Amino acid sequence: MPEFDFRSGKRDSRRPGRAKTTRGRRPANKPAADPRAIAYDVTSRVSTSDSFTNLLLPKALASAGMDARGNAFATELVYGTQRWRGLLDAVIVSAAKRPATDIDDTVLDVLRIGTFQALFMNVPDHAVVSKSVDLARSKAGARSAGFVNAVMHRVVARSRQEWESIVVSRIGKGRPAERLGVRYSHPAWIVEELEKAWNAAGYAADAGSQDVVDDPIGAMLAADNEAPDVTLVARPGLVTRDELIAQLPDRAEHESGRWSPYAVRVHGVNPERLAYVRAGLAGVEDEGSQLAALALAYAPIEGDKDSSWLDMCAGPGGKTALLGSLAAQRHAVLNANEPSAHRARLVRDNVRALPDGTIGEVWERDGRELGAEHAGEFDRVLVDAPCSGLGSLRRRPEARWRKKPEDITELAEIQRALLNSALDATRFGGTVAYVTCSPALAETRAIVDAVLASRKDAERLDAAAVLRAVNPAIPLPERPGDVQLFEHLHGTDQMFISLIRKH
Ligand SMILES: C[S@@+](CC[C@H](N)C(=O)[O-])C[C@H]1O[C@@H](n2cnc3c(N)ncnc32)[C@H](O)[C@@H]1O
Repeated sequence: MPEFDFRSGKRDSRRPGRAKTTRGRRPANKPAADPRAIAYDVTSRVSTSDSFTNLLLPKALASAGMDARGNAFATELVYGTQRWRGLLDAVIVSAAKRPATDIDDTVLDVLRIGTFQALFMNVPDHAVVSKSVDLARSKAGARSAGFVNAVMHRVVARSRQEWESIVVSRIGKGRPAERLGVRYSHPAWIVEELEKAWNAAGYAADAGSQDVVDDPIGAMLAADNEAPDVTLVARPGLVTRDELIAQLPDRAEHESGRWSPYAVRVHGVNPERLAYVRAGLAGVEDEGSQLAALALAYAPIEGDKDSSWLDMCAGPGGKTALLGSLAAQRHAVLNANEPSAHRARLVRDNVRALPDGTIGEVWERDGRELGAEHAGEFDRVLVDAPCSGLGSLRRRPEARWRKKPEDITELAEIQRALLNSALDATRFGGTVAYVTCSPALAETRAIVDAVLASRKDAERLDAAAVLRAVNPAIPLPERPGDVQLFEHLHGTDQMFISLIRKH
């Protein structure tokens, strides 16, 4: 069976018999899978159910048995179509001259996949149109073909830049969040939340690259549309960064992390294949998460005792493992807590390589109860609170379309209660780190402000100064206090880090 040529959309008869699967040869009697059809199937399931792209796609690719090019094409198509759905839909509505709600769901997904190829991928126009029509016929029936043909012909007639200006100019100048939302494919309410977080974060007007300085919100939204690097952590005392780098495959591109002394950024490497990762001496961990763990480990505490640490919301245990390796170097014991049994198992697995005695207990409790039960016991406590996850949209391409404004307020009560419980569990002079993977003010600063206003035994520390001491090159706010990391400034997930001392 000839191999599939995704650029022309035809079987390539010049290369017979080269259709290898990633796990071996495709059976001779099985036709080559069409990456567009795979992309459609995954996109449509993600659109119509709660499924996640990163779980569905690998399974779909494994059963399709395409070659590496087919897999790469389908992957780019699926992730790109999810990320850029907002802009794609605006273009489709304009080209179809009817609202998206008047277009059948199946046809809309076919048009999204076609429009992404037309505007973002190097696929010839004729292939985009004809393959979209074929896909429409096979998924939505012959009657949809004429409509898809007409819409796709209009879409390919203009460049992405032309379409961007057309669809943005249709939104009034008085609605800037909506205009940015269409241009960068984000819901307008998320644009507003991110903008408020940036304005409150306290960075100097000249922080970052020229792109960031000229247009911080545009740069921030654009960063959400980029696939993140894979970042590894070489857990201190277990393996060095050089040893980890030496284990990377010969041609693997890599660089030392920008901010954390334990980070290595890698490209084209499957971390699960690295022996140090399999053995738990290293792990996959974004640099923002590494900095959150380091902020707690290096926060000032009063008094000599520094032997008892707690990770209150630990699952799946990435920060637990880094904190644990730092605790081991100081002969401190780290207890962890995670109420979900499955995630608690992941915590135990993540810390398996730490020296005996480093991890005290892994409790499966509601963290809100630990403050009363372990009052004044711990020197350092991490609250990596459950949150909306608005700070890691780049990792889950469908997430921005599923989230709702109430997601950033509905956890406020539990976030406040967890922080209060953590402070109760901390000894006088000890320090709590309140961390979220969201920059939304309602679940970051507002939580810390509310808790500090409600008790007399806690004060905000200068988290920026602590991180400056970890690495003076980290861009940090000009004013003392909490640190909000940003993808477009730091290349990390958008972690919020506040340090609070009990006194
Ligand atoms: C942001 S995640 C923590 C990520 C983790 N620290 C890491 O780095 O791998 C938040 C965790 O809080 C847990 N959680 C939810 N409600 C909780 C509660 N009442 N008490 C303690 N943990 C809770 C969730 O199950 C989830 O695993």
